[in-house]
Amino acid sequence: MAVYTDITESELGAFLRDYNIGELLSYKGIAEGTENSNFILHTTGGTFILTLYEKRVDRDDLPFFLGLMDHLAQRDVSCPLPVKRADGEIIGELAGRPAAIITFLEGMWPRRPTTAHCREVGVALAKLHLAGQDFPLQRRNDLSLPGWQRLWDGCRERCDEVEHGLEAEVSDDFAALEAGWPADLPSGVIHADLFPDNVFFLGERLSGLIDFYFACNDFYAYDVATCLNAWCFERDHSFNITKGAALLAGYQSLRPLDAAEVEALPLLCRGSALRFMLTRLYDWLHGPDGAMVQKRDPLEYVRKMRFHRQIISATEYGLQQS
Ligand SMILES: Nc1ncnc2c1ncn2[C@@H]1O[C@H](COP(=O)(O)OP(=O)(O)OP(=O)(O)O)[C@@H](O)[C@H]1O
Ligand SMILES: N[C@@H](CCO)C(=O)O
Repeated sequence: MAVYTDITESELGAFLRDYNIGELLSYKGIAEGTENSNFILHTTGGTFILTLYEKRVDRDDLPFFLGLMDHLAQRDVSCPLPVKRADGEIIGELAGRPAAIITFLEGMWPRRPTTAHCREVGVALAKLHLAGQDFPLQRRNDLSLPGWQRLWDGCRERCDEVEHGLEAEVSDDFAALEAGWPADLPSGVIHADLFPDNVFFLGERLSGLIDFYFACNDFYAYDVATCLNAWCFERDHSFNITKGAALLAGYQSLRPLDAAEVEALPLLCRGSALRFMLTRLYDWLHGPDGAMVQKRDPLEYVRKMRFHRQIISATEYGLQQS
């Protein structure tokens, strides 16, 4: 479960004195999530999420993440709004960790995404990309090719423990991705982790996006690729082209992909699958620091890499070209 740092009621009470959100009524650790410690707070002012940022989040990145949520929320993207303290700051410190309070979003993440969910996610992703265009801060994507290489260096010796032959297979992927990765595509702020557990719905209506802690500047189409991977495969590992078509149509209803993005999509999907395979493989072999966090299966993403290797055209994902 993802509560790495415990807090006492008196620590929390003292922390909340810097905010104007009323008196604490109750608080509880949230089991979901893997990166940070999250708590749900009920105060006389409402319901909020308190996050204590753990080791894998760089403190210097917090103004980007929280500033971005603030920016997007003010541009009609449904995402949590960071709550300002009485002194105007949005980042404080609690139990020796950087900490922030954000507004609570209603809804549930879809355990079995439908075609309608996929379309809504496509629309929301395009909306996020457009709304982020005038966000003034920048953050490099440290989980792009050089970052993948670093993760791979920490795994490759032992990766055949997960599946025999994986070392050779993934080495070939690296060679193809390094040779073909686009140098220039339309870029800006991307979410970079828009999986079903980061998107809330009320029925089939999208009610909010959360977890901006991988957000960065990179190719917009790479974010589309991550969503195709995260939303459009079935439990039997087959790609559902109807869901792919819905997600892409939703996205293109607000931001049509240009010819270079369309051409690059298969390689971006393969790269994105490698990225999530590697973070999962790294955690599988090394274990996330000191917590009982459920490990995610790297082989799910090895299968996705295999699928993308044989794709020739983005129409195979359901893309309808205008
Ligand atoms: N604004 C919010 N409103 C309602 N619930 C939230 C909100 N933010 C977070 N949560 C809850 O907390 C859980 C963990 O949040 P989040 O995904 O941000 O954590 P994390 O530790 O960064 O995890 P990971 O990166 O592994 O997804 C979510 O699954 C959700 O249940
Ligand atoms: N969404 C990621 C984990 C959190 O970033 C995965 O499924 O591997």
